Amino acid sequence: MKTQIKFSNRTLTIDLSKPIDIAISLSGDDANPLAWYLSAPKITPVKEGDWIAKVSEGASINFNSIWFNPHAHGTHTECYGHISKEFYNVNKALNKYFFTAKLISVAPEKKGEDFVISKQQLKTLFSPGSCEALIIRTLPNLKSKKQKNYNHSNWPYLTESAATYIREAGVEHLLIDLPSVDKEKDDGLLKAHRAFWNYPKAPRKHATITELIYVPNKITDGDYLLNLQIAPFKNDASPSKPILYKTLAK
Ligand SMILES: N[C@@H](CC(=O)c1ccccc1NC=O)C(=O)O
Repeated sequence: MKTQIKFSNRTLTIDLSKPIDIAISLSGDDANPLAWYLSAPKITPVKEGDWIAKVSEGASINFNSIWFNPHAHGTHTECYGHISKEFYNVNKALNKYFFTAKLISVAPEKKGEDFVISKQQLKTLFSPGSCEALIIRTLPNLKSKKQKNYNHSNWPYLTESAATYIREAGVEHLLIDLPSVDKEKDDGLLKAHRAFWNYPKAPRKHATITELIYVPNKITDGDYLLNLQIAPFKNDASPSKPILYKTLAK
């Protein structure tokens, strides 16, 4: 099922029957990514006395309650409400769902004890004005990212100038396969988040950051159409399901 999309002076062709899911599914066990020192998510049947809401236990329905944290347990999209004094809701911030997107792969470079994604690296990989959404796949891209315990791992992060470059390049939606665009332990500085949202100077209220995605290795770098959907929680962040469609040459 192919369709053509007119975007400024270009016509993009996509095949809707070939979606590329870059979300990590969230399960009620240890088979999830884990960050921010929480325990694993739980998906458990409601219980009342001897009654267990599970068909295999004699109930007429399966009826589970879910406990999880969007930032800690899987693919999630957040708005500047993640770092603002005032409450701001990602379900309001994200009010369009299709974006031109560019997928890039980057091997973070060593900087002292850390590994960082620098402005210099990004400048060679995408140019300003080329996409509404930027998807960063960090290398190496091991499948174990889908179940990785990131606690105390000091994962790679974006430098402040890299995040500023992304903002100044006109990127409204940033997606990455790490638990945060910032350093794990940074004493609350969150420099890349602040630079990307331009917070507190002039917050970009519709800009979002999606973290803990996983882009399969067989997906090549290049141009895509992104469909970004979230669960409709009134919260700074929500679980999300980014889907890519390869844009085909006409
Ligand atoms: N790096 C911050 C902590 C932080 O960013 C954070 C802590 C708990 C839950 C989520 C966090 N950030 C998510 O983007 C710090 O070291 O203070």
